Formats: sequence, C-alpha cells, structure tokens
Amino acid sequence: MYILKAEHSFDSAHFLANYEGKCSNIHGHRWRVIIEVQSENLIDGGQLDGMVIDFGDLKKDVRALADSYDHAFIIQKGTMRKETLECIIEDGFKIVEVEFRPTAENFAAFFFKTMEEKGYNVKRATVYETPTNSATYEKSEVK
Ligand SMILES: Nc1nc2c(c(=O)[nH]1)N=C([C@H](O)[C@H](O)COP(=O)(O)OP(=O)(O)OP(=O)(O)O)CN2
Ligand SMILES: [Zn+2]
Repeated sequence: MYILKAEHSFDSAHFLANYEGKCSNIHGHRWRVIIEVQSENLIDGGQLDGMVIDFGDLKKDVRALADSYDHAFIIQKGTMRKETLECIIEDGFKIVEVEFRPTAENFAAFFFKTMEEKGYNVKRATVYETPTNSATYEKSEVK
C-alpha cells in the first residue's frame, strides 16, 4: 500500500458555543491540515509513471481547501445572534459558517469527506489545532 501526504495551514478565529472555559471566547489558531491518500498500485507509463498521483495536484487541492478558511472567522451556524452576525458581515469581516461545531475532530472528518468528494482515495485526515493538539479521522475497516 502506498500512502501520500500533503499538508497546508490556515489561520483563523473561532469559538466553541456551549463550552465552559476559555474556548467559548473568540480566539485564533494556526490549523494544520494533513491529508493522506492511499493506493495499492502505481500508475504505469506516461507522465505519472511510478506515482499514485502527482503531488502537485494533491497539494493544489489541499491548499485550496485550507485557503477557503484562511483569515476567516469560523462560526457554527445558529450560535451567534442574527444582528451580531449581520453587523460583522456588514463591517467587511470574512465569515465562514459551518454546519458543525468547529472542533479539530469535526474538521478532520469534514476535510476527509470533502477530499473524498473530489475523487481522492483518502486514508486519513489530521487537523492540528495547536502545535501539540490534533485529531485524526479515518474510516474504520469494514468487516
Ligand atoms: N477534543 C477537543 N478538545 C478541544 C478542542 C477540540 O477541537 N477538540 N478545542 C478546544 C479549543 O478550540 C481550544 O482553543 C484548544 O484548547 P487548548 O488545548 O486549551 O489550547 P491552548 O493552546 O490554548 O492551551 P494552553 O495549554 O492552555 O495554552 C478545546 N478543547
Ligand atoms: Zn480553539
């Protein structure tokens, strides 16, 4: 089995609604996104001979995904008053609303599924929220 890895980071702000502690306040992270794709085989012949896929293509897609959250304020839908949200949008801040609580775990699962939807055979997705805290999502073996 071959496993390829690509990573990219984004800097953004978030808060955890319904959380007792400092993370309920707005704060920022450098989120590191690491995507691993797998294949039993290598391409035979042509430009991609000896590769699973071109690193350049994988890198481009991981970067585009991470960049869409860069320098944004990530908000879980429904966790901020409508008026507050309207004001910060009106003031020109970049808001990204997500359907899930913005934890490292949820982001890892979300990035896994997004990359799968792009056609990659994803092995696992890992998201670092701080240099020492990370969450990994991978599919459990189907028996
Ligand atoms: N399992 C998870 N736990 C927590 C998550 C998460 O995504 N998954 N997220 C948070 C907060 O977002 C928080 O910013 C990170 O928490 P913490 O480890 O406290 O980060 P710090 O680097 O600020 O820690 P210090 O050691 O106090 O500096 C909370 N938990
Ligand atoms: Zn946080």
